[in-house]
Amino acid sequence: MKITVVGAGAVGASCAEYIAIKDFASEVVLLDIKEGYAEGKAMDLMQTASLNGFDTKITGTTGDYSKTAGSDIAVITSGIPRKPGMTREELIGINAGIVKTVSSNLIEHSPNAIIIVVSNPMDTMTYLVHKTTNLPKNRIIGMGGALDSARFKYRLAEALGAPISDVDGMVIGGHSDKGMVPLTRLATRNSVPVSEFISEDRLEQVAADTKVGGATLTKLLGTSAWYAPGAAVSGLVQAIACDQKKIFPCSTLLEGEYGLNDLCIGTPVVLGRNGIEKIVEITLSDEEKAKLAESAEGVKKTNGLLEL
Ligand SMILES: NC(=O)C1=CN([C@@H]2O[C@H](COP(=O)(O)OP(=O)(O)OC[C@H]3O[C@@H](n4cnc5c(N)ncnc54)[C@H](O)[C@@H]3O)[C@@H](O)[C@H]2O)C=CC1
Ligand SMILES: O=C([O-])CC(=O)C(=O)O
Repeated sequence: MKITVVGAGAVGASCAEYIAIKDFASEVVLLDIKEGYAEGKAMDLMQTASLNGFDTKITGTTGDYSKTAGSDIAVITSGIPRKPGMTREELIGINAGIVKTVSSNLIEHSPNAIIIVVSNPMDTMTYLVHKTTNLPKNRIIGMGGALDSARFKYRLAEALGAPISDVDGMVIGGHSDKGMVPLTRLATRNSVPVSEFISEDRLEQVAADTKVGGATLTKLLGTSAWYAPGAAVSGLVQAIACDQKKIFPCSTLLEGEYGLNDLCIGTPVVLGRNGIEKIVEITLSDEEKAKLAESAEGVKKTNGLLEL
């Protein structure tokens, strides 16, 4: 299993590290445009192999896509991250051009690859890859919901005073400060609805904190987060590589599902060796449906800024 990660920055390197530590891939290629950067990150990571006990071979290249040839999965993390006070949507001007070029180069050398889009604004970048490549929709996956759900579980565990392993929950909708839809109604502690343990007001606070999870970290760090994003991408990559058939919320092209069309937005999907093997349509309450529709409007507005 060969995996390419484009962008050897904070998220790309973290993602490569988690993939290697989980030890399910034979090869990870890091590619960046900054001279020597990907080679350096790859060498540094390889020097953790004997310490962390993995056999995945990590190599780096400065812009040479021939080194990525024959990749089974390719992750796009190239592009600029936001600074405190910015929205993800403000990154579109620079990142759209980068994502378009990178996806085209990737496909030229790895025509069968499954593409995972991470660069922000992620839902719109995922849509851009759909619009500018001829790949079938199961092979273009946007990563956002897996990360947002991990943050939701962190906040739920905090509110419940429970271990995170006891908590389950999912965030659907757009990967944006306003557009995320944390499904508090369906969140559970060891299969018991969380509303049995905490008040509606506290749950609303959990949802609000989840939605600004990325902005909160950006304010603290001066740039956006990388550990949880890298771990979330590695989870998606592993589900595909190991044909796990796990459900993750991912940004996917909708064609009527949830009453939505012609956009990529986060919904639960089954991930396996063919990428998105099924879009799972769960029954939403009227309130959740309205929130998802509003989120979709926001994503469409950002999509409208693309020069297609
Ligand atoms: N979807 C999600 O949940 C998340 C998305 N992100 C997004 O991921 C992106 C990367 O974030 P970081 O890794 O923190 O940024 P970073 O600045 O640390 O790394 C980005 C890397 O991309 C490289 N790059 C730029 N143009 C390139 C090109 N044309 N080809 C190859 N490499 C190129 C840069 O040289 C840099 O090393 C940002 O757009 C950020 O907003 C970050 C976290 C979570
Ligand atoms: O907040 C950001 O800009 C980066 C990101 O998407 C996240 O960490 O959720």
